[in-house]
Amino acid sequence: MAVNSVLLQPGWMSGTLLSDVIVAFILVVVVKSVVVPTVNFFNAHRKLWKTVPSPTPHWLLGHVLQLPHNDAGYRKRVEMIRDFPFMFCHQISWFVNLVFLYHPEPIKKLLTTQHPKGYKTVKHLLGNGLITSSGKKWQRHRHLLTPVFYFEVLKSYVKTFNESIPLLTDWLEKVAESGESGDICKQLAILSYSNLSQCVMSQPAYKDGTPMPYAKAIETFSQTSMKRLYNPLMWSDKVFFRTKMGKEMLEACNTVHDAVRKIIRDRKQVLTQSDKNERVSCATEDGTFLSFQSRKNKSLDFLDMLIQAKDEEGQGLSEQDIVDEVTTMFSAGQETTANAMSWFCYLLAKNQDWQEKCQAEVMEVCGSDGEILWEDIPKLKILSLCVKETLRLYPVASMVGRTLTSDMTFKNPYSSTQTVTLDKGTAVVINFHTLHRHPDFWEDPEAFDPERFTAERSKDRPPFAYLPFSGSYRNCIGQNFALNQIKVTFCHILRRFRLRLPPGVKNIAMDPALTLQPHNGLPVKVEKI
Ligand code: HEM
Repeated sequence: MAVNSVLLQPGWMSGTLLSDVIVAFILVVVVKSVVVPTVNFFNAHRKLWKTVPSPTPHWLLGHVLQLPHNDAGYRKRVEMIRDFPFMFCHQISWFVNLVFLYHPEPIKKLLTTQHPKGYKTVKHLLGNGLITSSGKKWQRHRHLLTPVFYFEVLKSYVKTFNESIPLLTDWLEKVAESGESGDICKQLAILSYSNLSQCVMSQPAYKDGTPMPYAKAIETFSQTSMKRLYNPLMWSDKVFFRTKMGKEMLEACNTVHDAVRKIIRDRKQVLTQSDKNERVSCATEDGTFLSFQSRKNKSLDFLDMLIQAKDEEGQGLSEQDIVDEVTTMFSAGQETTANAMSWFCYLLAKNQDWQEKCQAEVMEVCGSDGEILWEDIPKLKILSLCVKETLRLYPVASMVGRTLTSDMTFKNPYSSTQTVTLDKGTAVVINFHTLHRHPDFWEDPEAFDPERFTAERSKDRPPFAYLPFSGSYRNCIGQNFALNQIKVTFCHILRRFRLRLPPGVKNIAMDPALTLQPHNGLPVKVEKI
C-alpha cells in the first residue's frame, strides 16, 4: 500500500481514531511548548554570538573556566579590553548568555533608558522595594523616598556616625596595644550595621556584641544567596525552596519581615501619641520646605519619614511597602559601605604618603579631638579625592544587571559604521570594575592616584566613565549618606591611629561575593599617634 494511503487511514498511529487524536494533540503541545521555544532560544543565542564579539567559549561550559567569578576572573576581564574594547558576550553555560558593557557610550545609552533589573533571587527579601521594583511602582516610591536623603536631612545622621565611632576606635586601641595585626573588615561591618540601624529605625543592630535577630537573619540571607549564586542547580525556585538552604532563606526572610513589621507598628503608635506640633522641617533641593512630626527629643529617622510620606494625591506607603523599603536599605546600604571602608583602609595602609596627607588635612580641619562637624565634611578635599579613587579601583557594587525591554542599537565607538543591535529580552551586565580600569579613559589605570579626580584632570573624562553609584534614573539614592559616613569614620581613625599592612602582606585579592570585598578579610597593624 502506498505511504499516502496509510497515513490517511483512521488509527494509523495508534489503532483507533480517538487515540490518534489524543496522540496528535500531545505532539502539538510538545512541539509548541518545548520544541519551538528551544529552537527560538538557540536561534536567539546563535544570533547574539554572531552579533557581539566574544572570546572562543568552551562548547559546554562557555566562559565559566576562562572568566571565573573571582579575583583572577575580574583581572582577566580587564585584560580583555585590549581585544574587546566595547562589549563582549559572556557565556555562563550553553544556556545562559550575558552581554557585558564597560565602555561609557553604551552604558550611558542603557542607563538613560529604563529597563528592569530582574534581581529575582533577592526578591523574597526585598519584595517590591526600590532595588527590585520597576515602572510606575518604582517611580512613585523613588519620589516618596527622596526626602529621606535630602541634604538637610543627612545633616542629622552625622551625629549618629560620631556617636557610634567607639565601636571601631575601642577595637583599634586594643589591636594597637596588642602589637599584633587584626582583621578590620568585621569591625567595619559592625559599625556600618549600627549606623544604618540607628538612622533607619533608631534600633541597635547589636546587643552586648551579639547581632539582633533581624540583623542575624539578613546575614543568613546574604550567605544563602551567595551559595545559591554559585550553584546553578539551585537557580530554579522550584528546586531551591525544596532544599534545606532554601527553607533556611525563607525562614530568614520571615524573621526580618516580622521584626520590621513590629517596629513599624510600634512606631506608628508612638507617633499617634506624640505631640502633633513637635515637628522637624527641612529644605528640599527646589527650595520648598517639608515638615515631619517628630518623637519627643528624638532625631528624625528614615522610618518617621516613610510613615508620614505622602504623594500629590495625599496617598502614603502601605505597611508592606515600608517593610520592603526598610529591608532594601539594609541590603543596599550595609555591606556596600562596610566594604568601601575596608578597601579605603587597605589603600591608605598601602600608600603611606597619602595616609599622611589625609591625616594632616583632618588635623587641620577637624582638630585632634571632639565631634566631626557637618560643616567640616566639604572642607576635606584630599580625603574626598582618596575616597573617589578607592571607589574607582574597588567599586563595591561592581556589576549591575538589566533585561532589555526593547531592542537596542549601540554605535561602536571604535568604528564609524558598525552598530550592534541587542534584541528585547537580552540580559545585559554593566561591569563598573572593568569600566573604571578602561585604559582609554584612565591613565595608568591600576595605580592609586587620587589626583586624577582634580577638576583639571577630570574635565575631559566622559561622565559615564566613573559610576561607583551607577548613573541616571536608577543611581544610588544613598550615595551621600554613604560618603558622609565614610568621611566621618576616617576622620576619627586618622587623627588617632596609623594603619599599616602587616609585614609580608603586599596585595589583597578581591572576592566578588554579593559586593566586592577583600578575600579572607583585611589584616592591619595599628599604631597610636
Ligand atoms: C559605598 C556605598 C554604596 C555603593 C557603592 C552603592 C552603589 C549602588 C549602585 C551601583 C546602585 C545601582 C544598582 C542597580 O542599578 O542595580 C545602587 C542602588 C541603590 N542603593 Fe546604593 N550604594 C551604596 C550605599 C548605599 C546606602 C548607604 C544606601 C541606603 C541607605 C543605598 C541604597 C540604594 C538603593 C535604595 C538603591 C536602588 C535605587 C533605585 O533603583 O532607585 N546604597 N547603589
